[in-house]
Amino acid sequence: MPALVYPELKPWPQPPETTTELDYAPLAVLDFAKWDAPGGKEELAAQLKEASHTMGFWTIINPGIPQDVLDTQFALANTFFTLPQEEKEEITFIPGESCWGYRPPGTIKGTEFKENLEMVNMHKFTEGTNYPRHTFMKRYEPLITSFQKLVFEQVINKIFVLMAIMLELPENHFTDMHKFEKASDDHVRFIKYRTRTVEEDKAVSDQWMAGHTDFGSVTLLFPQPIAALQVRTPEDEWKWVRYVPGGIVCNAADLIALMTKNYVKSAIHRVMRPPPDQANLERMGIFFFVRPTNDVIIKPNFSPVLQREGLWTKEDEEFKDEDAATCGEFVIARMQNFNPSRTKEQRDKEVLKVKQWEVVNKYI
Ligand SMILES: O=C(O)CCC(=O)C(=O)O
Ligand SMILES: [Fe+2]
Repeated sequence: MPALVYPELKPWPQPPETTTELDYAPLAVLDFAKWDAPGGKEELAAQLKEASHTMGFWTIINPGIPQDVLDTQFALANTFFTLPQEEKEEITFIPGESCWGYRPPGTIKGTEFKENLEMVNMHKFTEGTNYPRHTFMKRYEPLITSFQKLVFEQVINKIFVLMAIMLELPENHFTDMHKFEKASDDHVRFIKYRTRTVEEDKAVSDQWMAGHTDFGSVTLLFPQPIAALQVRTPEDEWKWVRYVPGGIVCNAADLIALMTKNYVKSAIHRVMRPPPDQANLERMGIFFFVRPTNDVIIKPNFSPVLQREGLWTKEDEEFKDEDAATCGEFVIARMQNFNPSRTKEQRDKEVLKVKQWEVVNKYI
């Protein structure tokens, strides 16, 4: 590993891959090294079309993010989580009220057990955004911003170009809605999962994070080798997500599903106790949650593909922008509705209404 530019950051050594045979989901692997080759983008778009329409999950290899850049972000996460508790709690969020800053382990719904995860959500550092930030994060602002920008250029923009190609739309269709420089709720999350004993995990059915969909457009999960993430397949089975060295796991989320009439699937996923050879290792996750800019109107987006598939209706044609929620309104409503203290029964009965949209919670 090359020397860290910030020597005071504590490196996060990545453990070996599991050798346990797991029932893996058949995820497409998109090789971004093909991007500039003749026909490369078209080939990748065809892969993404199939993957996003079926599993809602795929993996990108050769994403153009140097390993030492990733190592530094993992070291930043590790250093943050080893701060004294009062420094971590400088900016703390309460689910349902806001989502910026640190969240200590909560209590698992319906039980007296504590979660084994703590997280911190860092809004992108752009002009005009004024969310509270940890003193610690402010110190590393150039490091955080340069990483987020690089990921935006190398990976996020390209995913949206491919989505446009696969839906037979102009290449800038989705990139115009997702701009790093413009106000939106794009954010990076660090999660540290602590180990639990077999008995402790048994009491919570081995679950570390309940099944859910993500709220935004797409989510990126940066490479880390501890198997724990599972995806709900179209056949309604849980399958493990395979670690691919250097590969970024991506999932489509609710807003892109709404805009594409569910052609792109917002996949349900959850986090479980890792296999025995990794269950005694702490797991560090780094995620990029991508959302449209706040001014984007959340509405069905016409596409010849949706039309051919019979998904495009008269109501979609007559959709009135003035009746529709913007992404900013949508995200606030969704975040305030996310109250993990409610029971599953309470949540299941509830449908969140945001102007014309009815959002059915899919927490399982
Ligand atoms: O830890 C993981 O792999 C997934 C976390 C996740 O799904 C989330 O934070 O929304
Ligand atoms: Fe998630």
